[in-house]
Amino acid sequence: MVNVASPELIAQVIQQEGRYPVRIELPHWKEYRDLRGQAYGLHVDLIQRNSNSLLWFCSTGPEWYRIRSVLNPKMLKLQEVSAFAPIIHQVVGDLLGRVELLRSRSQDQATVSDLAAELYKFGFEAILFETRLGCLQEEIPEDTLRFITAVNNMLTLSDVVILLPRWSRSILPFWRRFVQAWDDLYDVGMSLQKWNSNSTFVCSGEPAEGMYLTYLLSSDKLSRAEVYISVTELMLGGVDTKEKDTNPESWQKVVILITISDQACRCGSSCVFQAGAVQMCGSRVTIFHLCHYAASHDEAEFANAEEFIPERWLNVEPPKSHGGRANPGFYQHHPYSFIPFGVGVRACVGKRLAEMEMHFALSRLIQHYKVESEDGAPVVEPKTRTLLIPSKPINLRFLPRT
Ligand code: HEM
Repeated sequence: MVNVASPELIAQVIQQEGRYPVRIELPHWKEYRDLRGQAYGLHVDLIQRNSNSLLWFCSTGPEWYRIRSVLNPKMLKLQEVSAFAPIIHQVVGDLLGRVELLRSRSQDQATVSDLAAELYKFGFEAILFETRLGCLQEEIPEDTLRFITAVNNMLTLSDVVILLPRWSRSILPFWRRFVQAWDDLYDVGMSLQKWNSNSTFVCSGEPAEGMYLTYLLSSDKLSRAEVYISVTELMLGGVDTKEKDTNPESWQKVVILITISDQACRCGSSCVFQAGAVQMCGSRVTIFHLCHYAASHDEAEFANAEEFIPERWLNVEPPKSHGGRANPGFYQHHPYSFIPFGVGVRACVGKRLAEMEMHFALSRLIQHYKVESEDGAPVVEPKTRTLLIPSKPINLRFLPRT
């Protein structure tokens, strides 16, 4: 495994990915899907060894591409995604209502505890309505909570299960719990999809087009099983990433990808191995671990990287307090030093939706409230739970703007 933490090298790795970029195998996810006879979907890459165990290859590149090519037009085209705006706007309205309720119930009438937990719910509701599996008027708290608990459990256990030998499964409880978490995810996903698999359904007496799900179901490129797993995966993506909003600097997912080292070694004098002085030419497969968190906290790229300076993203002159004219490169950074959604054909399929959700939620929250951390709030470090998450609950005070 090669940890790649400089933006130049990250760019080199990504730029040689080719038509079917491969991500690290999730053998335990795949094993669950085999156990239950489910389709693989986008997340599970099937990496196989040939008989002499030396050459690995991804046999599912075209399969992955087939699913992506059905999802992409609805998920990544700006014009299509903007159709979700009114729905997101309404779900953000619910989020604001929830924040108001929680703060008014708190001891100091201002604090919302564990904001990440609330953003999980927001993320889940948003993706439900985007796929039109829910009606805004209908409350589905039980399913929401069951799904969110299952996401938490599945991702936490995922880190454990992969390290344990198979023989331990009947003795230790982890594999059973992991399977249970996936069962819950799939159950909730399936029950919502079955409930709404007709092309029209009724929201508060009004028939509504089952926009996204109908689109997927009517596509002859995907089997019913692939539609179910794809929507469940989108729901999973919609929930497990929203916690990134809770820190102004944003938590980032670590991107892991696999590439064949031979290919990289032959790529010329500036190949990632030589440039990084990593001698890996003897081995056939290299796992490149793109250290996005490290790259995006690198002082060489971002002056005062640990500070929350939102203006750094604007194309304006930096304030004197942050370097001013004395440091004209302040806002310049390498394009690959901040890639929270990944880059290229395998980049996050939900990025446009996520950006719109974050944009709407943040702008409306900030219009209504001044947001402060609690007095004596601890420093919150990132922690790995398949993705990076905050190590402690983040409690924030929401003070109404007058
Ligand atoms: C702040 C929010 C989000 C962040 C930072 C994020 C980040 C990422 C990253 C880094 C990847 C891997 C890209 C790569 O391997 O090159 C990814 C993949 C993916 N994301 Fe997101 N994501 C977010 C929200 C979402 C949402 C809302 C959805 C669903 C609507 C979603 C669905 C997916 C799926 C299905 C993949 C796998 C794509 C594939 O392998 O083809 N994500 N995401």
